[in-house]
Amino acid sequence: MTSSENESELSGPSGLGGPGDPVLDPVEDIVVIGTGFIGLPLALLLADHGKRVVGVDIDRNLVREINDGTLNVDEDELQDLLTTGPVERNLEARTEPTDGDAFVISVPTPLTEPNKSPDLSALEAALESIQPYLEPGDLINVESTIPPLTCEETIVPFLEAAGFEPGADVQLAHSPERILPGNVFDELVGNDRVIGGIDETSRRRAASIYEPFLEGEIYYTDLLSAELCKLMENTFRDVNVALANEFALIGEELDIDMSNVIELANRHPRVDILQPGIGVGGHCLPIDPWFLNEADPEHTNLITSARRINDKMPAVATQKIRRALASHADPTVLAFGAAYKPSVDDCRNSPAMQIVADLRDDGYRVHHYDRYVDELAYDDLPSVLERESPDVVVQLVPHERTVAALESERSRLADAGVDVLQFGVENPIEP
Ligand SMILES: NC(=O)c1ccc[n+]([C@@H]2O[C@H](COP(=O)([O-])OP(=O)(O)OC[C@H]3O[C@@H](n4cnc5c(N)ncnc54)[C@H](O)[C@@H]3O)[C@@H](O)[C@H]2O)c1
Ligand SMILES: CC(=O)N[C@@H]1[C@@H](OP(=O)(O)OP(=O)(O)OC[C@H]2O[C@@H](n3ccc(=O)[nH]c3=O)[C@H](O)[C@@H]2O)O[C@H](CO)[C@@H](O)[C@@H]1O
Repeated sequence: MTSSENESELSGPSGLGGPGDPVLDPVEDIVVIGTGFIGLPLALLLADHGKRVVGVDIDRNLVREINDGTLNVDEDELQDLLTTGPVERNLEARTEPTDGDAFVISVPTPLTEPNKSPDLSALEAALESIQPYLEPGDLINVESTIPPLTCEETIVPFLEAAGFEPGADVQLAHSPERILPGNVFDELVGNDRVIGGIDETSRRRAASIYEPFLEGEIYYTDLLSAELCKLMENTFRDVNVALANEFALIGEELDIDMSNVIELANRHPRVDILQPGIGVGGHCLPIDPWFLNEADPEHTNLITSARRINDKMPAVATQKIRRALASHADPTVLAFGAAYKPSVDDCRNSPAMQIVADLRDDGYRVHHYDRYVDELAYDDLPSVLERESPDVVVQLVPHERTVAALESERSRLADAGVDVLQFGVENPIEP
């Protein structure tokens, strides 16, 4: 936004209406629909700050875990929050919605495969589920990442069909979540927040959800700009990773290790090349750029090329591993790393998982471990080496402790004739 008219909107909220103003009363009873990776941290923070929160999820086990205070989460701060007095008093988890001042929607918005179209079925189901509880004066605030025009073309018509006039009697906002997996708590509190609204009241009331804990600034805009903003952030990241990966592929052709060259290029004051790796995984980057492609197939050539480059990187890594395995007869492979990046337990769209699956499809015997992933966890790396006696060790995800443990075994492995191949991108926020 560069116009002075828009710049005036780029400021923190200037306060809510007075106590007698029913429209601008801050929200106190908040219903969070979808208490997964995104919804739960918000629900916990709000409850900790004295809001009455109902977390709704169709996953009964998750609902039970939240109510029992026995969650299995990777973020220490959030685990700690779950059992604080205010959270125990103010947060209740349920499988069905209930009445509230505000409904925050944080359900999945994946792609349908193989055509890469947005799948809004969970969003639509969430809207259906809150309809019986919606009353004039309530706010719907969508945190899920959504394709451009979803508010205008899906949510507004839904509300109208339910007998509401969005903006006039039910408020509608979109405040996309931007937290970085692995650093959820700090980013939820510290990141700036973009709030798009159908009108000023919707924006201000949505802001009142975050104000109790937010240390970042709030920037107000319209619904479409908020939708696009989130998609452009992740597309920017994805395209930049693809550029780094393409540089790495050029390096292979020219037989030179590009990491040193990238480091040198980054000495330029206006160059900041990211790290090449085994591909781009996770719940967001492999998905969100396709939402832009769906909205405008004609003008997303760079974006879709980048996606395809990143998608082929696991196969490139697999090919390198195959070459190393070719010098061993009937090799045993020990692979460390399954998560989509260091410091997290999330294996969604994980390049490491794809590599292991492809090697197993080839017929290789692959033992797979990841210290963060429950079903693949191990106690200590030397005992795993002892137990599996591999011919080749492949580090697919550089979790800091895995890298350190492998380093201290390096000379012993070399003496035993074990090849060690290391892949993956370090995480700058690794604790
Ligand atoms: N994971 C991330 O890093 C991240 C970051 C920013 C934004 N987002 C976006 O946030 C949204 C949620 O992602 P997530 O990672 O929290 O997903 P998630 O799968 O971890 O959590 C979503 C939860 O919603 C529940 N759910 C599904 N349908 C429901 C319904 N109709 N009613 C109630 N609950 C329902 C699921 O059971 C699940 O527990 C997505 O749009 C995603 O793109 C994710
Ligand atoms: C714009 C932005 O920052 N958005 C973040 C992003 O979070 P993320 O965890 O998905 O992002 P990354 O850490 O970038 O990892 C993604 C994959 O890219 C690989 N990678 C990374 C850097 C690199 O130099 N080379 C690489 O190869 C890495 O290994 C991994 O597989 O989306 C969330 C959801 O919307 C956002 O909320 C969150 O703000």
